[in-house]
Amino acid sequence: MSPPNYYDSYPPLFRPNTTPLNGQVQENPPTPDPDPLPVIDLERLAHDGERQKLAQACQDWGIFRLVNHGVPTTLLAQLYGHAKRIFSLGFESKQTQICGPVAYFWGTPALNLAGRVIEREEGPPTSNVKWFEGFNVVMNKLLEVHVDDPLLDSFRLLLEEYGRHQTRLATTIFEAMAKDLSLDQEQSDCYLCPSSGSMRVYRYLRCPEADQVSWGIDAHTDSSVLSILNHPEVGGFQVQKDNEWLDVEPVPNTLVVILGDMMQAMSHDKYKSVKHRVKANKHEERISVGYFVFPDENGVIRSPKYKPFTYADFRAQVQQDLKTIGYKESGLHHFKLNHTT
Ligand SMILES: O=C(O)CCC(=O)C(=O)O
Ligand SMILES: [Fe+2]
Repeated sequence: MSPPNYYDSYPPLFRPNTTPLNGQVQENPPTPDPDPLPVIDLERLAHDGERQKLAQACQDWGIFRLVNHGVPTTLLAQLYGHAKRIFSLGFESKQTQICGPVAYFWGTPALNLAGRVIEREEGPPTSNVKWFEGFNVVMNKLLEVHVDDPLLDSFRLLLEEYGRHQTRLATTIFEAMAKDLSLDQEQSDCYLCPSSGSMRVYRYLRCPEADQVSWGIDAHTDSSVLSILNHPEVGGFQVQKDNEWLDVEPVPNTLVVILGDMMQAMSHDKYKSVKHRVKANKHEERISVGYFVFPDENGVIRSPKYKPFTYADFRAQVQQDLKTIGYKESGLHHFKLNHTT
């Protein structure tokens, strides 16, 4: 199943000239200190005290750890086991065999709705390539297809099951936020659209130039309402807090919930869409799974801080930025009232 040379599974641009490591890790980095991220207990979210904690975390941090989330550890183990096996297939097979609702991509996180890379107007990037590959997963299409390859087909079913848990979590967390923000039912229904959910499974590749390249993924905010990240083994994820970057280390049995740009706009800037990034790593590969949920495409987001806009308007703007300037930090400034540029 694995290619004969371990690095044949890497996109050719990222293959080292040196002897392959055959999957072995060279050195272990030192064990980091625990970080101060707020922790929210999903099972207690019906209680006022926990909801207040959640509201505070959304205002002060825009990110928190989630415990007692109810995603079975066996499901996570199977999902990661399958992801590792599929990532270790030869690069060419990944490019040709993985398509449909699970699409293969590498080198850039800038993808369109169908999971295809958004090319810059001036042509494909040469110097700004990111050291990762991944699968973009359109969740509501996962059950419509059958894949002949048994490994890919069981990966599809695991993603579907994992995705259902993520939808449950996002809906429960959003309900608690909506209560804190006094959103009415009509707003809540259009501000969180569970069928918009998508997932990304990333493998950050060993990067021999990690000292110079630095970022597996550049600093950005997510366009989503909520994103839920699982990175069980290898650190490298950082968030910005009070203009400083903090390491967010993997903690067993926890998920990391990130507030996106849409959540910030819906909360009239009371909540924060948090900036985050991933460091490149010389020694270890890092696998992560992100789930992203968005508002209804055409529902209007209204706030005294912003011009009325739909998520479709926002996405078009972000895609335009990606084509012209090549990156997205946050697209919200385009819609902000009293915006002068
Ligand atoms: O892989 C990660 O840990 C983060 C990925 C991320 O920030 C994103 O896909 O927006
Ligand atoms: Fe992100």
